[in-house]
Amino acid sequence: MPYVPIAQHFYSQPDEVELVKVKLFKQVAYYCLCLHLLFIFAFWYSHVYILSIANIASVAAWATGIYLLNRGHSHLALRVFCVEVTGHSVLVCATLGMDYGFQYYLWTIACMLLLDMKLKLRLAIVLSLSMIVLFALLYELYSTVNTPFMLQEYARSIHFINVFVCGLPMIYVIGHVRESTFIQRRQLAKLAARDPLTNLFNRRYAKELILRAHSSCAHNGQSLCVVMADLDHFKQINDQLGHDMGDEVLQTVSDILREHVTDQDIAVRWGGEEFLLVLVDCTQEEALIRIETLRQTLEKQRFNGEELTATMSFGVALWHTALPFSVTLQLADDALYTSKAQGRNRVTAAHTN
Ligand SMILES: Nc1nc2c(ncn2[C@@H]2O[C@H](COP(=O)(O)OP(=O)(O)OP(=O)(O)O)[C@@H](O)[C@H]2O)c(=O)[nH]1
Repeated sequence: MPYVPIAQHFYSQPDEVELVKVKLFKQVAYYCLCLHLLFIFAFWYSHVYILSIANIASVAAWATGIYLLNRGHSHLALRVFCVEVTGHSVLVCATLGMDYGFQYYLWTIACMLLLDMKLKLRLAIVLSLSMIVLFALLYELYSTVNTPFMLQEYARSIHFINVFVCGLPMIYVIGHVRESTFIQRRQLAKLAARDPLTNLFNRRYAKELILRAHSSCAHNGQSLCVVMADLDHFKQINDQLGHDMGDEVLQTVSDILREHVTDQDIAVRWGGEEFLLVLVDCTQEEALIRIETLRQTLEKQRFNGEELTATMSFGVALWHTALPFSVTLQLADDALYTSKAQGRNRVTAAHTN
């Protein structure tokens, strides 16, 4: 399947990997342009005029590629590079033979071709393989070519340098693309798991975590508590001080929630101003003490300078391992409702027996 960018709007930026790839191609293109400039003089000095002229064409090709990269046509640029490298390798091998290692550039371009996301994978593989076949064919065709050449005595050194010069961009580009893929994968995993405003787990992702925590606790004979928490009169904060202040309150409250849970516990933004905590290896008595401490901390917190306070109501239910999550959640929710009904800013234990 050809690569389809995730961001599809007209004004969307290309994704991170694509941006890194274009940046790397540009660096490699400048590197190759300089290299070919050098070759113009090296071959002219060695009286191999045909190769000197060919290198002028190569410089033009790399400059065209850079222009295309700057205009956002990375796939076209890659194709120009591909034609240049193929033509150039064949021409140099046909002129000087195989001793100088100019055939190795075909390996580099074979790898780069696989990064042309506009090509279907199958076609990219076929083209890459063709480069490798061509590489082998060059040995069949030009192994016997032995044109006298001023730099002939340096053949081994030139061969070594060419191997190195070909390998360098290959390792550099693939290494960087690999790194940016990892970074993007981490970012995507975070986006899939976290609520962007509060950085707490989102509801969808948390459900998986909760079920795993439940079966682990059931297996280890540990108790588990479910806590529903809801900000009190949050609508008034939004209405009186604006949505941005509301968001700030949500963020600070989330920070406080995070500070009051362990690494094993699960803190979730369950809905707008509603949060869920799953306290692992925690009895209902312990949960009530911990949540009461949390409630008091929040009560003391000041927002909007010193002007604003925010409180929360809580419902705490012990999760009997035989019960499904939905039942325990309902119990915690009922207890939360009781907290609200009794005047808010309080913690209520669910009756689970
Ligand atoms: N700023 C902000 N507000 C939100 C967000 N999500 C939900 N809200 C607001 O949260 C408010 C919830 O209001 P209600 O459900 O009436 O609850 P409440 O005012 O907290 O009242 P009680 O729960 O009964 O104490 C609504 O005004 C929503 O617009 C958000 O991400 N940011």
